[in-house]
Amino acid sequence: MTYSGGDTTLFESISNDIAEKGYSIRPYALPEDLTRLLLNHLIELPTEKFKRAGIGRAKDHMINDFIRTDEISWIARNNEASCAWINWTESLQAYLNRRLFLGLFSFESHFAHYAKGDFYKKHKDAFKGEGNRVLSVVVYLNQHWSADDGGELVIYDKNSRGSTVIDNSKITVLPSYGTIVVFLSEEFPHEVLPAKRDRYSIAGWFRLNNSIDNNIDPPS
Ligand SMILES: O=C(O)CCC(=O)C(=O)O
Ligand SMILES: [Fe+2]
Repeated sequence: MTYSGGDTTLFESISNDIAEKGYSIRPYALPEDLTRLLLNHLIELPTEKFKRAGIGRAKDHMINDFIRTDEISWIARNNEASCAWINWTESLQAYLNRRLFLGLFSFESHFAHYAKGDFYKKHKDAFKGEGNRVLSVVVYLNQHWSADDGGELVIYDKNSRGSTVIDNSKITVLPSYGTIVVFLSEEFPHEVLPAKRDRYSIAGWFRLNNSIDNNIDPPS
């Protein structure tokens, strides 16, 4: 599956949103064939492929039941659905680099499963100055999600003002089938409210090439 031309309008909308406000929420926007392929793949994934998600990286990695309780499975190019997904993210990356000069260099992503009661408390995906994750992407694979099912993504936008109503700075997203959320990783704290039924998603991050710090040439 390739996405050479068909997604240009979508990529343009995402790009404009990012330039304007730093995030983009596009309900039901992931191409239907790709969404279905990913959901079918996810349903067939044996449960042992999913591991409790941790917080922090490498040696600081730990599991913390107070912060997040979901299970994840990292995505690699080893099946049709994952290849189609990575191809799509590569097209998005190329588009955003062309339009916004973001210098996105690499991408990593995982499937996530939040069982009933699972959550991910308020956090940021990256911290300023660490030069790691630049742009977060989340897509949802849940058919017929309703407001009663919980599991909303809440994004905190410190820049949204114009009212004294405190809730104005919160953006709530239902994890509905094919909905795409993209945001600048360092800018937006966010959380996943407890899901009341199984909730499936993909979360991914575009990174900069920080090989200058490490004195390593980028892989060719
Ligand atoms: O699933 C979501 O809505 C967001 C997940 C998330 O914030 C993360 O995995 O870092
Ligand atoms: Fe996150």
